[in-house]
Amino acid sequence: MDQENQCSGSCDSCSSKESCPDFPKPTKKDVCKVIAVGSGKGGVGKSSVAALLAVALAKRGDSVGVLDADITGPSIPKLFGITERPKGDESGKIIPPKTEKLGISIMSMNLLLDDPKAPVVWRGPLIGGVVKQFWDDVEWGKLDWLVVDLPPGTADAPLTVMQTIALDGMVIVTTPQELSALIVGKQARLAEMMKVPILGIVENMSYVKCPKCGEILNVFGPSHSEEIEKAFGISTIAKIPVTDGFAAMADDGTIESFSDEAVLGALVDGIL
Ligand SMILES: Nc1ncnc2c1ncn2[C@@H]1O[C@H](COP(=O)(O)OP(=O)(O)OP(=O)(O)O)[C@@H](O)[C@H]1O
Repeated sequence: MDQENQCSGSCDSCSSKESCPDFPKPTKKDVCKVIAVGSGKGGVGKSSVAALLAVALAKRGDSVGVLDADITGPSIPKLFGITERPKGDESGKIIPPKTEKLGISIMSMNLLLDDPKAPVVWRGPLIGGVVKQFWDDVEWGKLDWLVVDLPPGTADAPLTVMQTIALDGMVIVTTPQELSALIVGKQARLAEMMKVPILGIVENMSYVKCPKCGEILNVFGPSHSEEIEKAFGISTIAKIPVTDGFAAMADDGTIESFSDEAVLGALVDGIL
């Protein structure tokens, strides 16, 4: 429906207010900024970048939470090595577990499943319901930042999340071979439709640095970041190299040990 053309100006009586970008979403007085991390396509490292952004912010002493809104493909708990189930308090609120090292609060569908390896085969409305619960019913406490790991793509699932949570900004993750104008353009259009400011692009797996001679190898092709900046006015926040030991860190749940301070610093600077 073309909401803009049919808008009577009265939200109270409107049956499509929940999906309308102009309808104010609930804000949380205790959560200062909510930043979404999205990607036009799966497998580009979106969850890894969301986790690194949370690590970078927590390392500067900020209080941080991660809401894993990738309901059907949740990978945030694994990256942080969290298996503990969230607890409930006496008022019925859900208390998210915190990471051991930096005390980052984590909420994910994977922490609620009896079998975390079982697939979640849900459609939009159910996914929307869970995300709403993660937003409304989780006692996040006082947070400087809530990082939201969006579902990949530009279809129903990320749209549902963006309709449910009041986002202050979005970071787009891509890789050199995925960084086509088409994919970034779609993501930019989605953010624009939902009136969410785009903070910038993170080009993941951008290059490989030879550990012996330091030569930079563009194994996934040349960067397209300048082209994207010209076409859409979206700047590149950080270029993250293919990092030796990254998969092991993700498998062991030790992403908090990521120590490339240049990358962490660039991620923080990009959203401040
Ligand atoms: N910079 C990097 N260097 C090396 N490996 C990486 C890097 N970034 C991500 N990876 C690896 O790439 C794989 C995909 O990463 P990740 O799960 O974060 O992607 P995703 O975009 O969130 O995927 P999905 O769309 O399935 O949720 C993982 O095995 C991860 O460890």
